Amino acid sequence: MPGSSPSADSPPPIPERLAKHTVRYADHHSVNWDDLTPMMRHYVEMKEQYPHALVLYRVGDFFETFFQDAIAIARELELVLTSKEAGKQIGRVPLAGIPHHALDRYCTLLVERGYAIAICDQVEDPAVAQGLVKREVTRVITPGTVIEEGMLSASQNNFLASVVVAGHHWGMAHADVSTGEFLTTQGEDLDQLCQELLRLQPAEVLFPVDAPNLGAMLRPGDQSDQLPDCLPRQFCYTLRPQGPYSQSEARQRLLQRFRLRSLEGLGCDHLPLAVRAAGGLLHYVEETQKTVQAPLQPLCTYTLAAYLVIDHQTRRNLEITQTARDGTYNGSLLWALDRTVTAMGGRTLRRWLLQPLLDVKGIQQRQSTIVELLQDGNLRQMLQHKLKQIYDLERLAGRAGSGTANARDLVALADSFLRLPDLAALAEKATSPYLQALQYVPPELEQLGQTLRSHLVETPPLYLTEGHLIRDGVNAQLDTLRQQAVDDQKWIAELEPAERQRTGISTLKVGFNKAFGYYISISRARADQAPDDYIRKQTLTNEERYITPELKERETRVFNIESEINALEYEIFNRLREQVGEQVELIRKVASAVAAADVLCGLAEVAIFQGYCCPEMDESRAIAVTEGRHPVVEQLLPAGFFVPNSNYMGTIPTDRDADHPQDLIILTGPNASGKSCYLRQVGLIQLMAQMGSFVPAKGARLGVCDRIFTRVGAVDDLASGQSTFMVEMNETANILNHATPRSLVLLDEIGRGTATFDGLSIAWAVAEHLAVEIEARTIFATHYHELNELAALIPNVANYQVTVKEMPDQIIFLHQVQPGGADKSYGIEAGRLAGLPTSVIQRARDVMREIERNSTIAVGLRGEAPQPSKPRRRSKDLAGAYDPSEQLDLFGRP
Ligand SMILES: Nc1ncnc2c1ncn2[C@@H]1O[C@H](COP(=O)(O)OP(=O)(O)OP(=O)(O)O)[C@@H](O)[C@H]1O
Repeated sequence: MPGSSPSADSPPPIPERLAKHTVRYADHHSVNWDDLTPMMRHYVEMKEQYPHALVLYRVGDFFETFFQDAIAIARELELVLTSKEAGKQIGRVPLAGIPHHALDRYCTLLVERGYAIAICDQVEDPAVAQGLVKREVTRVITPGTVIEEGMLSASQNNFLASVVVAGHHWGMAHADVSTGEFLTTQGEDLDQLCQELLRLQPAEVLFPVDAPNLGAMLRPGDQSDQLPDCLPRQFCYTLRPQGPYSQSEARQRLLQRFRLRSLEGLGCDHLPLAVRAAGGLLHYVEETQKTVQAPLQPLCTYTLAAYLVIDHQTRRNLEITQTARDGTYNGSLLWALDRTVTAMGGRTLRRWLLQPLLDVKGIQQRQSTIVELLQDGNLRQMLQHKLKQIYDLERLAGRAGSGTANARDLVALADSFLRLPDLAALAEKATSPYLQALQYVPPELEQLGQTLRSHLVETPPLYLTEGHLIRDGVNAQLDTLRQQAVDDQKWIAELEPAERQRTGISTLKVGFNKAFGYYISISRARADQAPDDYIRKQTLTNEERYITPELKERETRVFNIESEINALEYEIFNRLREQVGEQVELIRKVASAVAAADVLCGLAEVAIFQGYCCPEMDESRAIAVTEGRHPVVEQLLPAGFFVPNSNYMGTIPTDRDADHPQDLIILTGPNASGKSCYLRQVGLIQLMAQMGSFVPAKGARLGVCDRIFTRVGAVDDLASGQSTFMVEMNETANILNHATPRSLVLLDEIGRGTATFDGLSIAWAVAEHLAVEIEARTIFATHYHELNELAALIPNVANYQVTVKEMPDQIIFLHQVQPGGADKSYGIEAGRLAGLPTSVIQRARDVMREIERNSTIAVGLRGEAPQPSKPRRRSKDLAGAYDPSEQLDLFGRP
């Protein structure tokens, strides 16, 4: 819980001189509020309103914080913990402060660590304030509601999720406050909810609970019995009150926000849990954004059934956005495919990769755009050149809409708007859908671009209240004020020579200091020559300083005009920002067209340079890839080193004369021969095809899959206390329970984590179930060569092996996948090459010979198994054609 629990858990090292009051005042409840100074009292009142946030309180040029928050911040940010007088009766209390200009930097660190921060800023000018300067909480920054540029990663969305659970049913909304995306969905399986959260990787998840702990924030890994078990604990959870999540309140809030009479148009009218989750999210955004209301796009309802399901395991195993080994971007599929040139394109590519399509038409629309960009390389390059010059429209628009954009943001928007017609002109003759979307440039945006450009200077300063934002000639009043300022400054600049001439004192000077402003200085020796209209202001050892009424009048005017100019410029800027804010929706529409075009240009570029082909997509069960390659490994190896391999599932291989399509492939081969690589390659090609990309292959015909499952390797899940084998079994159970004939299942080494016979038996039964009961397209990589027997028994099972060449001293890995089962395991050979002592190797060979001689399982491997009693049948109804119990004969049952 930010603001309270971290400070209470482990107190930071405290300087001795502070120890006394830090301990005594480690909580704002420990003081009598009546004894506090007015400012401190206001602070604790604010703290009471935001007990779960760190309250940063503006004092002069600093944001200060006291009591427990000071201790927490000093510890988290490694700041000096000091103290401040809080009242006569109280004495000093803990204080930590951060300079106001470094607010973003420090908030980023605090937000990353899962804290919420309430910014209590001055809301009146301290110069004109009477008594205590008025302060209010202007914004609550939480991990999921950040919009500040410096706190966000450009290539990734920052999602805020909101969840409701009712029995096994759930609703989940998510929004990226910085880009305005706002979506909701609901489902009936809590595992799906977990998977969807894992896909989105939200920065913060809202969950409604009953008291106590309302408003508390659980940081990643924190346990709470108020959260249901199905919610993954690696996220930051904020516990919310139930009220805004009630059906009526949530519905009303959505209707009001989007000015609607019914939710029908949003597509969620009949989805009560989706509505509740979205209403709860909206309430939170409104509550935290306060004065900076970030514009959200109209709520969009989506269904998980519209996308290829890739669960968390599979995302990790296929290394889609990061590598499994060390979580880095380099070496992931995203890394191999990302040639985007805009931040929006980068985020869109990531989303497409995590949500491939099921709709063949949708896939083909993306493909046809890539085809056009491939055929016209010039067009692609020119588009990419222009796209590079488009800034992050989505987030800039968001900041303009929330009133937090600075002048540089608006200049970036103007530049981008004015480049849109160039993009449109390039795409003018395009025929593919995603390029056609670039052809229309809304005139409102062009006009807005012109206005911004004609009003704002080319490189405005970062701060908005210090002038130098607006061009000359934009506003007559501003021009007059500026002219006056110039005249006055000129008059002052010319004063020195003029007065020297008038007085005849050649050493007379005009100077300036903060205390007196402008003055005329004459050496004391010549002071008696000062004219009568000089008014003496200060006497120093060697000089006398004077002012004149006119000098003071000019000086006052210079200062007043400057602040008048600054205020007027700020006002003009605000009007411009509002104009941009009014077009947020339109800007975001254009942004999404630009982002998609950027992704597709990038995919076309990869397709050209890596020699990809356009897969033929349909609704069939065929997965037929000719000479496919692993998209990442091939880029990591020197050119030409990767050995392409074909695969045929749900269909009959082109080079074979068979009368039944093969669904399940038993893949054998020595260690490090390339089994895992092949397995992943098949999954990645399918995934790339369904996200609309070309694929690394010579040719491909792919039926759309509903899910891709993987079970690859095994890592002890120490955190959940599960053994390698249990993790493996859980994952396998999940696959068997959810796979369908339209799924692609990739299994690497099932049953290795237990005794050989147990393992083999489980592997056999799993393979049998997948091939016969489910008929899922499956690749089953294994070191149990006994599984090759299945191909003789079940018509839709086929054996493939990754080949090696045996030399006297070494094994050469050919990395070629060919029909047939490996008849030999090279484990002992691998041990020898790894340097196991010769005696151990020899002994291992003896033991293996013994086992093979005596084991009835090994009989199958040597091809001496009794033949199945029933002849092999080929039938559409595989379950009827094959009786698994008969196969026990294989293992020597009488
Ligand atoms: N088709 C290929 N062309 C070239 N190199 C390949 C190919 N397939 C795999 N390799 C290389 O071989 C290495 C080992 O591959 P992989 O990990 O897939 O082997 P494996 O058979 O799964 O091994 P193990 O059974 O020990 O898990 C990879 O790191 C890769 O560099």
